[in-house]
Amino acid sequence: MSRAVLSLGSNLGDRLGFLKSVLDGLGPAVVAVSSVYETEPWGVEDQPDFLNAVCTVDDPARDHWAWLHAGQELERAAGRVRERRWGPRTLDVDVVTVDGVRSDDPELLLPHPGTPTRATVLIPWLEIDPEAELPGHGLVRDLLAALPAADRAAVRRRPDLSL
Ligand SMILES: Nc1ncnc2c1ncn2[C@@H]1O[C@H](COP(=O)(O)OP(=O)(O)OP(=O)(O)O)[C@@H](O)[C@H]1O
Ligand SMILES: Nc1nc2c(c(=O)[nH]1)N=C(CO)CN2
Repeated sequence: MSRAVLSLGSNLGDRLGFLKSVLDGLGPAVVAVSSVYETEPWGVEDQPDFLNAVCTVDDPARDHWAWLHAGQELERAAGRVRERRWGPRTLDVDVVTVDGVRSDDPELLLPHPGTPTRATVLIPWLEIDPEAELPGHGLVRDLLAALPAADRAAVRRRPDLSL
């Protein structure tokens, strides 16, 4: 069994459509999907707001590399081009965790090192798994509680949108 947590983001073009393309592409592997969140950009702040969501996926035939490659293939299909780090993109698929796998390969860092400080990942993940734990970092709810209130306030659920 290989269960992964994926973080999805889009801030260019048909944002909701690009997020949906991930769920369509992964099909029966999708186990749970969060609400859609409208989020203020972090990193590079001079860019449009993102839509973010998190999903969990499960497929005995896929290992952690296969989840990375599946995400990259979906990014390509969304017309993503290599741009500046943390800049705008049609679709970003990050592999947050895969079971308890730890990796320091720069092509696939696990758990994804940005996770502990990103409310854009922690809030949707907590929604679909209230007991979630980030390997090596503790409970997601505790990580989220440790973030500045402004980071949490910058992540707003969009009840009018769904995946
Ligand atoms: N856990 C991971 N999930 C997705 N990509 C990863 C992961 N670890 C390393 N990478 C590598 O990161 C590169 C893609 O980086 P990308 O341009 O998406 O970074 P970014 O989204 O701007 O920043 P960040 O990685 O901090 O979210 C790819 O080469 C990919 O191999
Ligand atoms: N709100 C928000 N900001 C970002 C995001 C993202 O997914 N959401 N992704 C980035 C590049 O990985 C850079 N900044």
